[in-house]
Amino acid sequence: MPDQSKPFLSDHTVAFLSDPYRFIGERCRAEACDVFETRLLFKRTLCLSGPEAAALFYDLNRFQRQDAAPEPVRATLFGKGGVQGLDDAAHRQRKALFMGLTHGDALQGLLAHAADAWRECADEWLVLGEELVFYDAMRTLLTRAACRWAGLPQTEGDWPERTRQLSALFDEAAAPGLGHVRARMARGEAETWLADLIEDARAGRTDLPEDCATWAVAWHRDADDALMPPRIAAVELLNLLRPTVAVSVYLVLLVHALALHPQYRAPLAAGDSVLADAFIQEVRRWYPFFPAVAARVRHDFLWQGQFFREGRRVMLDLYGTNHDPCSWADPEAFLPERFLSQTPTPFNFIPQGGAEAAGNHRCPGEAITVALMHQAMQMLLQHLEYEVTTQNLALDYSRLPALPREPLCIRVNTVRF
Ligand code: HEM
Repeated sequence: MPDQSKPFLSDHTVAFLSDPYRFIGERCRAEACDVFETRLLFKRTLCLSGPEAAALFYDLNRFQRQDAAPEPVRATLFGKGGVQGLDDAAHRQRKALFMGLTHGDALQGLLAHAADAWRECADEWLVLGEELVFYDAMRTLLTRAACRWAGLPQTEGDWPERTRQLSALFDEAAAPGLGHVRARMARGEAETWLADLIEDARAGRTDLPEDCATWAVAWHRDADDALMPPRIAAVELLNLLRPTVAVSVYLVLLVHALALHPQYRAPLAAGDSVLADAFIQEVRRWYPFFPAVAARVRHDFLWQGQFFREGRRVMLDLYGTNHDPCSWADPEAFLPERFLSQTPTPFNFIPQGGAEAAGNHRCPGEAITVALMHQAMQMLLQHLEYEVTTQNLALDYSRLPALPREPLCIRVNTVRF
């Protein structure tokens, strides 16, 4: 098969990191293509954007995930040895653990803990009577909910420390310099804490409830019928805790969208659940969060005139695909109504990955994410009276995850439960 790769390619890591959400999509649109090759972190990388490219990317015969994510991502955000880097039968078996812990009774259990945490925190906010940095407030609230749901023995005094640790894994993973070092350190500490706990659980040295997530992870058997090594079990437990706390980013973006589009507040406060669904989907489509996902080519092939060499890293642009003008009319406009008339496909609406979750790498936590966003909307519009006190709501697109440039603050005036 002819390799048409350019012999020399300059490195675009700086350009990518300065605009991680728009780097791939803008170049694809400028060159009217779905794929181009560049160099990122000094490695040749094929960048893909759009629904056809997403369908290709999720073809498990063409791509695999082992060693696909760059080391700095595995050392902070993902952890090493977790489900993200598995393929084939090993992946399917591990993924079944996550599917069981993110749907049905497990999901309802998490929502119940989150509802309790909202009530506790709302009372505290009212007593404090101060402006709240909403992101900080949501990270604390979701840390409480996630740790209690997982059955982790906690003392109340631990919340600030646990919030800091779990947040660093996603909030500082892509930060320059010291921030990234803090994320690596937080991962080391958190994995040690949870690996010890898993060992204790297996040896009968804890009184963990048998129906909690930590118990399920401790006793999960992989495709070879063996228990996971404690460190890997800790990575997987963090794969539940970390992203649950990261939903705080979407909750900030939800409040941001409500502030910028106040015309939706009255029908949403009145309980229009169809509009609530559409509004939440549009937040997930329109706002930047997870920019791209990575894989490696399994075997040489040619697609749209581009040679895909075995072993080469490939990145699929999530943000750009959610803004692709071929799939979305007026993609830069925030229009929840589009979801009332358009049913998204598994490849054109991919804020949490594409294809399907059980047999592929799509995020298993979408139901949790959407449910926590619905719950937050209900709390904010029906149980609290609040005002946004931040003046400048411009988003910082160079930050990962993207957030308002100035911290979004609210003042809670009334709480009704
Ligand atoms: C905060 C909002 C969330 C966002 C933006 C998000 C986004 C993503 C993305 C983009 C992927 C990669 C898909 C791929 O590789 O093709 C992913 C995978 C994953 N997510 Fe989420 N996620 C979120 C919430 C959650 C939640 C709440 C959980 C669990 C409680 C979760 C657990 C996972 C796991 C375990 C994977 C790896 C799946 C695999 O490789 O098979 N995520 N997520």
